Amino acid sequence: MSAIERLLISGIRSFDPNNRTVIKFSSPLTLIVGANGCGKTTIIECLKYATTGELPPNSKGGAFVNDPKIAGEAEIKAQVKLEFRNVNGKKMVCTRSLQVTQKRTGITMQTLEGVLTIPSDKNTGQEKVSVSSKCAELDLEMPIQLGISKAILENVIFCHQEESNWPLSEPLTLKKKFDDIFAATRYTKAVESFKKVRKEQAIELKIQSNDLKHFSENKKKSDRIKLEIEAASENISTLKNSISELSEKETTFEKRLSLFETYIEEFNSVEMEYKQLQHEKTILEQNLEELLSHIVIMDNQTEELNKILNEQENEKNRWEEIIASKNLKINKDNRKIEKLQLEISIVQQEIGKLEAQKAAHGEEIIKLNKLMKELITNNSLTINNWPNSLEIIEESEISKESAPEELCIAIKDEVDRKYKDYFIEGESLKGLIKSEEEENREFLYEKELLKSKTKQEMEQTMVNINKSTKEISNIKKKIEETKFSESELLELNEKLEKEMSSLDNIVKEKSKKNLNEKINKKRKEMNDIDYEILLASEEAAKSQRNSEMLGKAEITKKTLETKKNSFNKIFEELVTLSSGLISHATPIQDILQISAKHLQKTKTHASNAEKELEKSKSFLSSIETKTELLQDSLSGYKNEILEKEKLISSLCPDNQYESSLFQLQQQADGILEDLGKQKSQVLLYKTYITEAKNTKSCPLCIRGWKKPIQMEEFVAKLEKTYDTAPQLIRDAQNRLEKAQKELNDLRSMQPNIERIHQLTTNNIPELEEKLLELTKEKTKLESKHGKASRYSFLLFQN
Ligand SMILES: Nc1ncnc2c1ncn2[C@@H]1O[C@H](COP(=O)(O)OP(=O)(O)OP(=O)(O)O)[C@@H](O)[C@H]1O
Repeated sequence: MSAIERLLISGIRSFDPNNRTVIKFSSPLTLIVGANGCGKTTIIECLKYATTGELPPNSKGGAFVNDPKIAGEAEIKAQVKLEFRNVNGKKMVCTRSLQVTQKRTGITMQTLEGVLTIPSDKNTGQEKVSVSSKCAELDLEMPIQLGISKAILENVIFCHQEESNWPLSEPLTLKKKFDDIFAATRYTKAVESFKKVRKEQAIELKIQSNDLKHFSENKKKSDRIKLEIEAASENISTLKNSISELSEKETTFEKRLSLFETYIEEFNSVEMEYKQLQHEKTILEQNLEELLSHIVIMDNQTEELNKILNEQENEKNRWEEIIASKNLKINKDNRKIEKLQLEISIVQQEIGKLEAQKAAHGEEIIKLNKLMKELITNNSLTINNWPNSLEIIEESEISKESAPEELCIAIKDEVDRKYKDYFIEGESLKGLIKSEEEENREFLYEKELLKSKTKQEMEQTMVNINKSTKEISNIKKKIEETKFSESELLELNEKLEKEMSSLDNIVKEKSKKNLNEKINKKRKEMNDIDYEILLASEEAAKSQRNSEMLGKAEITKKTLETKKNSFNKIFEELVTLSSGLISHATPIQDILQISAKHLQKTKTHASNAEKELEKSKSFLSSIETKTELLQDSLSGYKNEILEKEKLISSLCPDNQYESSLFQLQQQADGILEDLGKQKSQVLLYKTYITEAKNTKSCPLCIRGWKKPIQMEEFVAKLEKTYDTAPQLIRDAQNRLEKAQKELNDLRSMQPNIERIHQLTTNNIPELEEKLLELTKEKTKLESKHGKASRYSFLLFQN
């Protein structure tokens, strides 16, 4: 239990700041007795201040410290020092220091320090320890060390006498005090936080229990899998063992099998040999039987037998000759067969070519159908008797067939009709433009006439002015020279006045001369602008010709508008000036009225012309589309030619297809001839060798040799040639095969050559012709556009 031991007070209220008053508290009870105002309450307040840090009510402005005014000091330092034992019985010292300063405006107070220390103890050897040196910490620390809450210290133990009636106050204040004393809010908060934590823990528990559930399931699963793995590994090891056993068995079986196979092969070969021998045996038996059947035991004389032998020899020779001739015939037939085979291959190539042409024709049909479809849709053609012409064309497109010929003719007629209509329209438009040009020319001519007339009148006026000036000078001379009577003088005066007034008029006329100059200047400007307008209109016409440069035309149109405005302005100025000059001569209003009428008329023509222009523009765009399509086809054809030429040049580098083909054919023919010769030579050599050996004479000249070695040399020579002949034949056959392969490869290019020929002689020229026609048509239309634009522009300008 905690206990207060000593209290030191210095400079608090009535306590002297220069002395330190120490109050020692006795146990179990200390009574403070004294007169009123001696300072009992101050001691309690000091205790309260030391333990809680709270100042008495209404003393925060410095009333708690000794008044500096009373002390006659500017500054007073006060201290409260409390020595006590904490709940553990440990001695502790709490020191709090204050300072008040007397200023002009009033007293200010400030806290100097607040320290809680454990004092040194010689008995225990305890050194001085500072527990806390901050006031806020000290305020919290003191109730803890004393083991009494701040509320009890404030409201119960060191309760101020002015506040000691709180148990009798309002229930709300009372509750507040009790809540403070018993720290109820803290418990409520604690309960709330417990609830919150409980809730969170419950959620966490739920999550953890769920996890646990999953973990236990997973654990079961993993145990099961482990068991399965163990069983599987056992199985694997058993299977491995059985596999190794089986592989051992397999090798043994394989060895036995290979042994059996060799046995079977041997058996088969022996069987084959046996069968062959059986077959040979039967053939030999048959031959023997045949020979035996043919053997006739002859009982003729030797001469007769010799004769028969000779006859037989002759017969044999005849047969050999026949055989040789037959062989030659066979060779010839073989060559014929080869030629026929070549012809067959040519025919096959022709078929291929025709098929390629058929495919190309099919493509052409598709393109034609497409063109017809575009023609109908783009130009909104209506074909008589073919209301569903588009569907028919679409169907034929799908089936890759050409549209019915009657429909094609109908479309062509319709296109021709449209073309004629356009042509007639163009012609009428031309006529219209011509007539309008003539009208314009007449209008300009009239204007020129008017201009020259005005000029003449002006010249006449000038002459009159000169004449009048001369007359004035003459009259002046006469006045100076002659003396007049009064009446004459009066007359002359009147005359003079008249002349003076006419002189004034003349002067006015002269000022008009300046106007003339201005008019001329304006006219010049007008002419310049006219020229500029002409240039710009030409530019606009050019721009209109090119549909891609419509933007430029728009800009030029704007420029023209500006020019037109300035032209109109100048024209108005001219009219104003002219009206002053030639008001008596030309009715300008009439001219303007005529011009307005003319303008209205020409505007109507212009709108018509613009409509026509729009129509022909759409036609022009369809022509452009056609042109693009045709150009695409043309470039497609050209690419095809390039590809095919590339293929041909890979086989025929000099691109001389016909001559290369001819040379290769000749080469193949030559090899074939050599081969035939070699084959027949082989047969002949064989015959010669046999004959030479049999007859011991040359088979060609039928002469015998003087020495047998000569015959042997001859036979050896023939045999050598005979032996090398098969190799030569094989070589020739290889060469022939190679040549024939090259020939066939080159012949396979024939369809390509034909296609190139067809493209260069028919398709491309046709397309180019069509393109030329379209270009001409386009140019015509463009020039028509240009004229129409120029015409409309001129109308607009007017
Ligand atoms: N700021 C101050 N400076 C100097 N003296 C002061 C100051 N404030 C109060 N005093 C004096 O301190 C005394 C107040 O003392 P305190 O009220 O503690 O006396 P008390 O013994 O409790 O009186 P009572 O028995 O009437 O309650 C008064 O004499 C008062 O004049």
